[in-house]
Amino acid sequence: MEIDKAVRECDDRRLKTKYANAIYVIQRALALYSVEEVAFSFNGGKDSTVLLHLLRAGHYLSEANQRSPNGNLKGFPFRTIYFESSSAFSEINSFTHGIATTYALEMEVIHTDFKSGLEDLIKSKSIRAIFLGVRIGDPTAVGQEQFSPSSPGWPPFMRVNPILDWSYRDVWAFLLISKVPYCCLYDQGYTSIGSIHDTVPNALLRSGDSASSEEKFRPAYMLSDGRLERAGRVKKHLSSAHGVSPSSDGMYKLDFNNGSVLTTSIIAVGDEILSGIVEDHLGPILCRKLHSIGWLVSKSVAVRNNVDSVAEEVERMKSANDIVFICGGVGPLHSDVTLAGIAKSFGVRLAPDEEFEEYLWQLIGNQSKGDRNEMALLPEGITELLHHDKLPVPLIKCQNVIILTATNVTELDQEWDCLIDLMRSAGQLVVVDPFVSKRLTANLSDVEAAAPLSKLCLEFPDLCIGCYRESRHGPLIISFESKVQMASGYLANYCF
Ligand SMILES: Cc1cc2nc3c(=O)[nH]c(=O)nc-3n(C[C@H](O)[C@H](O)[C@H](O)COP(=O)(O)O)c2cc1C
Ligand SMILES: Nc1ncnc2c1ncn2[C@@H]1O[C@H](COP(=O)(O)OP(=O)(O)OP(=O)(O)O)[C@@H](O)[C@H]1O
Ligand SMILES: [Mg+2]
Repeated sequence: MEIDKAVRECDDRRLKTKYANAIYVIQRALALYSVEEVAFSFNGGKDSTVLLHLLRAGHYLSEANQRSPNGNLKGFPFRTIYFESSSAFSEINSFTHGIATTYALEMEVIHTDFKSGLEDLIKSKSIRAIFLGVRIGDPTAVGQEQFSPSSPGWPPFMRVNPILDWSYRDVWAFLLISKVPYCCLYDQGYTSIGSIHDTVPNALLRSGDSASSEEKFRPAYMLSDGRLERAGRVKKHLSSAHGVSPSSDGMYKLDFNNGSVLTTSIIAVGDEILSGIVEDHLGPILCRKLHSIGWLVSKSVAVRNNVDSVAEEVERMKSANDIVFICGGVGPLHSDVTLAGIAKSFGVRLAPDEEFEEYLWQLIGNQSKGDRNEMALLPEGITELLHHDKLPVPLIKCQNVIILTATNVTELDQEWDCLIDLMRSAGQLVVVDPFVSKRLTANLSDVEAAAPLSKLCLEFPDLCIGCYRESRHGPLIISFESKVQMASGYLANYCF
């Protein structure tokens, strides 16, 4: 069997292990369910293409005794289902139908939504288990195992995910080594394919030739950081939450006049901050950086080094803010609980991340003990590694929580610059109007200033007005901040 032979003869040890595990899962499923009771969910994407060939190999290996004299099995025995949609790419549709012909798939094309189609399949065809090409890192993989019953509210069946633990790199290693056909969109820079409305080529694969007017992209297998495979997917949460739309330069722009603003918060993890032994220098600097690009910092707090304190704060902040930054508590020490806290707040477990393990190995390989580096355990299914050439280890992003590992201001500057650079090149930098601020000093007592300031607040609700003194007897400093340019002379003459 050509697939089995190609993988066994290659020298990619990691792929061999992944292949053997996936075949094991397929064989376990075939021991639990009859061929008539299983279905294969195929949509022409790269992951389901991998799964198609694994199922062919798994079936071949399971049915070793029933082979015809030429060593081949007749046809593909599993019922295949394809939910065809008018918003799918035409290339995906024609690839899927083409593959069905090439490999003699008994493919049922379903035109209803997933739930109704599956309901019908389970009732009328007695299907009990469905093979899916879901992988850790897919938003839908959170909480799934290789065998996971369908979610509450879905028709009852077993989801079988033989490639759950495969990385982006493993998928491409398999497709290239086994030389099987894949959809042509992947050669045009698409790295993960949804619908025509939410998928564009991955900006990280844009080729350097700027002289040509036509945009060119490198093939999907050249994406070096697989965690960014979904960078070509339009962010649903941003567009729905804030009415953002891509501007002509491909960046997202928030319309402040609609009342929208990008909110962030900062969590510093460290008992030593709370006992006053060290001062948190990074929080204030991060506030300044965020403010300088027009992002609002809604809260900056310090929490203790324990999993529940981190989890509770992340839980609160992640739903109240667009982005949460968390500093400190990352590493191999007993007090490094930040990642565990984040995992707990998202309700996922910590799992080994091979890509991260490789970076760590290059950095501290000879210092780590044992097979599995504990520092390479990351929150499962929600983590993206943000790699930048100037960083020795990628930044870790868990959905809208970004972990900064800087221990001083210089390191923070570097991480910040890399983060902005990465977001810009991935087309994900949310550009908002910058804040405009003015400061006035007034030789007034607080009592004298109170009434006119209250009047100003009422008249200019978009203005954020702050007051402070540098000493009890010094002048009152009044700061005005807004996203809208105000006539400062007018303010100065207002009533003081
Ligand atoms: C065969 C099949 C079974 C699915 N089972 C479930 C399920 O049990 N629970 C669930 O929340 N979603 C289920 N889904 C939906 C997927 O999780 C996901 O929403 C869908 O593949 C669309 O992904 P996209 O939004 O990235 O395009 C299923 C989809 C398919 C095709
Ligand atoms: N329209 C569909 N019809 C049938 N199966 C589907 C459909 N959409 C998703 N699936 C199943 O869900 C799995 C995960 O979908 P996902 O989009 O993450 O992967 P993919 O399409 O195979 O690859 P890619 O990530 O490149 O888009 C698929 O491999 C397939 O098993
Ligand atoms: Mg897809």
